[in-house]
Amino acid sequence: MKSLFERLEALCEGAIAVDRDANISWMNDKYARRFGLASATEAVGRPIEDVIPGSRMPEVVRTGAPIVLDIMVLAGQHCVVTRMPLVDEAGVLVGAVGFVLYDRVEGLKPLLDKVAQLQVRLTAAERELSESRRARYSLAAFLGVSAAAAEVKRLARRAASQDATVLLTGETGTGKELLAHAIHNLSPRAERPFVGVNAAAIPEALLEAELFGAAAGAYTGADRRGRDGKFKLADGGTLFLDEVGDMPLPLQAKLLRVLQEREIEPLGANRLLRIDVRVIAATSVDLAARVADGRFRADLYYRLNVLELAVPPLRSRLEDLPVLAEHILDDIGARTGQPLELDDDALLPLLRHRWPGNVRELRNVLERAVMVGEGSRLSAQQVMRALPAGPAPGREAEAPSSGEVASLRRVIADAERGAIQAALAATGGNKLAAAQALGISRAAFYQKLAQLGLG
Ligand SMILES: Nc1ncnc2c1ncn2[C@@H]1O[C@H](COP(=O)(O)OP(=O)(O)OP(=O)(O)O)[C@@H](O)[C@H]1O
Repeated sequence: MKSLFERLEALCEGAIAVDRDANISWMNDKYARRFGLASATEAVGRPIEDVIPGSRMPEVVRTGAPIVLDIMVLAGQHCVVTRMPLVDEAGVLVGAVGFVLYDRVEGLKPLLDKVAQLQVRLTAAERELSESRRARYSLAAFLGVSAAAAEVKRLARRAASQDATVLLTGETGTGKELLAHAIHNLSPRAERPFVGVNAAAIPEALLEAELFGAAAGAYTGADRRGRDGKFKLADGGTLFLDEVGDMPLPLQAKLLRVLQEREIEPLGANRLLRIDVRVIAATSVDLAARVADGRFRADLYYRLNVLELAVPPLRSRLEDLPVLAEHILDDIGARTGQPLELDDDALLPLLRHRWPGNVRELRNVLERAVMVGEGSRLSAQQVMRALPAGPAPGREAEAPSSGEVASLRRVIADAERGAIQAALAATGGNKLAAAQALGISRAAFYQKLAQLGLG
């Protein structure tokens, strides 16, 4: 046996033995030198993980089961390892022995190459995944020169400096998701994951596992092995719960518990996991109305609504439209390789539209206008053809415009009305503060209110 052991040791690049507590009891010098030790005696008596971090020898002495063939990376090099438990004559486990082969793995080379390739691909996939979990937008991406846009940004900055739950409210396409990314990016959690989930887009039956995860065996089929939920994936970071108003009532109860207890229970797991997640929820439906008609839990509403950020619709901040249109055209131009501009009068039809789909709709309209035309200047005609057909909602009752001057006047009045309403909303109805935010005197402000019938 002794000579067999010596032959084996001579064949290997490394050989090591540990006692039942996984402390090194013997090591060959060749192996010790690989770990920067002058000789093996320096290693004897030390826990193996001190000398070989990540070693699986402790596992062998703990379980008594051999690891006959394993691949380990030592100093960037793959090698094959065999680990066997050692038992005494009475069958009692006394330690383990391991042999490491470096350059005698020719037969396994194709396999090791494959492992190395898979490792590279795995690292790349992991990097990609963690990039995708990073928030994409900063607050600078939220464009707007209006008082209302400035107020949104101020509130977003304030939300970023606190760790409380945020509720973003506003019509579809107003930039709620963009703001959620921006708040995360400005918050102390910026380096941690940003994970989004849209409660309206996921079938009810799957939403629970999607949010809280599922234990192995909780499901049949694809998820047999169990999986982490979005809460777990967002641990340490931010979870963006889009369209939270569409969450089914039973799940609302679960979500409330998670927000209160900071613990999740994966489906079928029977155990609780502590999590540290900041929730930013968004809704384009009126949550208070859903509470009133029993479709949304009042207690959850108050839990979510710690900091509310109401994002105004585009039609109430028409001053932002030119800058948004310019930015979107720059974007499309960069993609298509052609710089794009609006003709001076092409803004008019845009300012007159009601924008039920807000900034997202503006982008779609401009994309269409670019497609229907040629050249780098978009005419009013082109823009009108790209706008949805029919009278703009809410305008039917108004007198038809008699010409360009009349419509320009109305456009300006609309823009002013929108700006004033937004300023009043942003300042909680404080007229002096609203006038200051708009950069006009108090007298001019009152005059405008009277002129526009807002007084
Ligand atoms: N103020 C803004 N500045 C620049 N881009 C904006 C602004 N608001 C919205 N957008 C753009 O409009 C599109 C829609 O925005 P986003 O998805 O954030 O809206 P949302 O309110 O979350 O919509 P939904 O409720 O439908 O999910 C995105 O392309 C976004 O970048």
